[in-house]
Amino acid sequence: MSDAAFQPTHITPSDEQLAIQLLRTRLLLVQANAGAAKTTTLALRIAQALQRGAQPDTVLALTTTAPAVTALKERLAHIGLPRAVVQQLRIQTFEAFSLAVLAEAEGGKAQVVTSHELVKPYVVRAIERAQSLPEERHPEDLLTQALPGDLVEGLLDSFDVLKGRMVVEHLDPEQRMTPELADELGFGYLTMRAWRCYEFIRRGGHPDRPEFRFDGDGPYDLARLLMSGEIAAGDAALQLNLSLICVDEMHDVNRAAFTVLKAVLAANPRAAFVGVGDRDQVIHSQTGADAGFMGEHFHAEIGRPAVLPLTRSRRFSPQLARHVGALARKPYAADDAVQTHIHLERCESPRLAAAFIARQAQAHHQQQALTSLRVLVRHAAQSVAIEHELLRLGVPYAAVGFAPYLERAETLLVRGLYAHALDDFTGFEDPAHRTRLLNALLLFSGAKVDSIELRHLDSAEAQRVAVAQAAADLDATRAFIDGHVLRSANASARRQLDAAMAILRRNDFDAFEASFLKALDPLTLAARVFVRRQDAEQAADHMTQLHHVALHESAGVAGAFRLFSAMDQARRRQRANDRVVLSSIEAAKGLEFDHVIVPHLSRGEFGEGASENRNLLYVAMTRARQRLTLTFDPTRPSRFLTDAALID
Ligand SMILES: Nc1ncnc2c1ncn2[C@@H]1O[C@H](COP(=O)(O)OP(=O)(O)OP(=O)(O)O)[C@@H](O)[C@H]1O
Repeated sequence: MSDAAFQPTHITPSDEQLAIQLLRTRLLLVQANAGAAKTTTLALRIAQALQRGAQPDTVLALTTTAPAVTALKERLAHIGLPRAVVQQLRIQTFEAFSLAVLAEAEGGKAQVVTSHELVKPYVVRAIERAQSLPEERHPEDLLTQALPGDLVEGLLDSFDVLKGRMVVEHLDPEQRMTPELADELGFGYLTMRAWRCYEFIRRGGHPDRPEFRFDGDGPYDLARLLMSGEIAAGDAALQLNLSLICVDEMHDVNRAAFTVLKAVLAANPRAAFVGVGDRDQVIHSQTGADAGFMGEHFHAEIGRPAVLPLTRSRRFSPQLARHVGALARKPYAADDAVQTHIHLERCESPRLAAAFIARQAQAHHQQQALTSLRVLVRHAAQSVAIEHELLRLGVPYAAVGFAPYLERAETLLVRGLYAHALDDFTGFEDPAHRTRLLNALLLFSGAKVDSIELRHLDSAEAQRVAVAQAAADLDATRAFIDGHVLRSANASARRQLDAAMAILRRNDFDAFEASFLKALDPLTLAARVFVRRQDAEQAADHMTQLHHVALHESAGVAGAFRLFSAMDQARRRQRANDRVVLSSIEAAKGLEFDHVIVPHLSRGEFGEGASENRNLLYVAMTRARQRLTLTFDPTRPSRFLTDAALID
C-alpha cells in the first residue's frame, strides 16, 4: 500500500487533477465543461485508489449511458491501467447495475423488453383496463376519441417521466388520484390511470418479480423497493464492500438513479464518492434527468461534498472553446497548447454535403496524422446519402448507434418490393440475407405468420421458424411473400405495397420519380409499425432518402436497384475498419475523435427549438480534438451557428 501519487502514462496531471486524484474526503463533486478531463480525472482517482490498496472489484463506477462505460474504460487504459485490471472494475450503467441487484434480491431475472413495439400491447391493455374498471369514479374523464394504439407513444413518454422522477412514489399513499390531482402533477387523468393499470399488469406476473422490465425500469424498480423498505441498505445485494463509488455523467442522473446511488452509499459507508458532470450535456431530460442531483439535492439528501474545479478543456483549442462557450452561454477556457482547426463548409444541398464528407473520409484514409474520423449525424436517415457516397468511392466505414443503411429494414423493404415485383432477387442469393428481407417485409406489411404446424410456438418463435424455412431457397421465398406477407398483410398496407410494386414493375424512370413515394406512402406505412412518431418519421425519411439516392444515380430503375445490390455486396466484403465511423450524437457521448464532422447544420435539418438540440450540438462539437468540420446550407443556416459565433 502506498500513498505516493499514481503516475499515469501519456499525460502529466495538472495541479487541479492531482488535487482530485489525491483528495481523501468522503464526498467529492466536480462540475466542469466538456473536455475538461472529468473522465480522465475519475480514472486517475480510481488508479490512485488501487495504488492505495483497494481491490479492483471494490470499485464501482456508474454512468447513465453505455458509451460512457466505454469512455471510462478507454481513459483507464490510456493512463496505464492494464486491461486485465480494468476488466475487474465494476463499470456499469445505472440500468445494468440495478438489474443485477434486482436479480440477486429477487432470486432470478425478469424478462427485459427492449423495444417500444414490444411494450405496446401492454400499454394498450392498460388503457382498456383503465377505461373499464367498474370502481372508476371519473369514467367520463377517461373517454377519448383516439384509439388506444394512438395513445401509446404519448403515454410511454409520460411513463418515462413518471418513472424517472418517481412522481407517484412521492405522493401520500392515502391520497386518491383525481382529475384535479393529475392536473396538478402536470399529467392528464387518463395518463395517471393508465399508468396505474400498466404497472399492475407489469408487476402482476411472477410472485417474486415483475413480468417484464422496459427501459428505465431497472433503476425505477430498485428505487421503488428501496423507498418502500422491501430492499434495505443492509441487504446483501447492496453490501458490496466497496471502497470507491464514482459517477460519470452525473448531470444525466434522475430521481430513480439518485435513489439507487443514495442506497449504495448508505450500504457501503466506508466507500469514498466522486461524481463528475456538466450541466450543459443534459440530453436525457425526458427521463427526468436533472443537474440538481449534483447540486442542491445532493447537499440536502447525501451531504455537503467537497467541490473541486477542472477549469480548462484539455481536448480542444481556446478558439473552439470560445465557440462552444458562446453556444452554451458560459465561460470556457482551454489549453493553449492544443490546436483545433475549425472548418465551415457551405453545401447547397444534402447531396453536395454527402459528396464533400465522402471525399473528406477518403482523404482521411490516405493520411497518417489523424487516427479517428467521426461523422455525427442528428438523425439516422441523414446517413443514407453519406453512406451511399462512401460506398461509391469505395471508402471503408463503420456505423455506430444505428445499422448501416443497406441493412436497415426500410432499405430491405424497398429492395424486397423491387425484387418481388420484377422477380429479380439479385443480391439476395444467400439465406441469411433473404431472412432479413422477409423480416422487413413482414414488419411493414403487418402480416403475422399463422401456420397450423407452428401453433404450438409463441408468435416470435413461429415467425423465426417460418422465415428460416422460407429463406432456405428462392422458390420458397417467392411463395412466402405471396402466400404470407401479402395475403395476410394489413389491408391498407397491402394496397400501398401493391401500388408501389405496380410502379416498380413498369420499370419506367419517370413513373418511379413521380409516383413511387406517393404509392408507397412511407409515413402511413411506418406509422402503423412504430410506436413513436419520431421513429415513424425517421423510417419514412429513410425511404425518401433512398428514393432520392436512386433517382440521382440516373441509371434507370433497374440500374439503381442493381447498384444497391452491388454496393451491399461490396460493403460486406470490406474489412472492418474503424477509422471512419458514422454515428448518432448520443452514441458519441463521453468519447473524442481526431476529426469530427457535424453535417446539415441547416434550418429544418438539425432541429432548433428545444434545449436538448442545443445540448446535442454542444456534445457533438466538443468531441473534436484536432479538426471540426461543420456543413450547412448557406441559404438557411441553423440559428445555432450564429449563437456559436461561427457565422454572422
Ligand atoms: N493532464 C492532461 N494533459 C493532457 N491531456 C489531458 C490531461 N488530462 C486529460 N487530458 C486529455 O483531455 C481530453 C479530454 O479528457 P476527458 O475525456 O477526460 O474529458 P471530459 O471532461 O470527461 O469530457 P466530456 O465531458 O466531453 O466527456 C482527453 O484527450 C484526455 O486524454
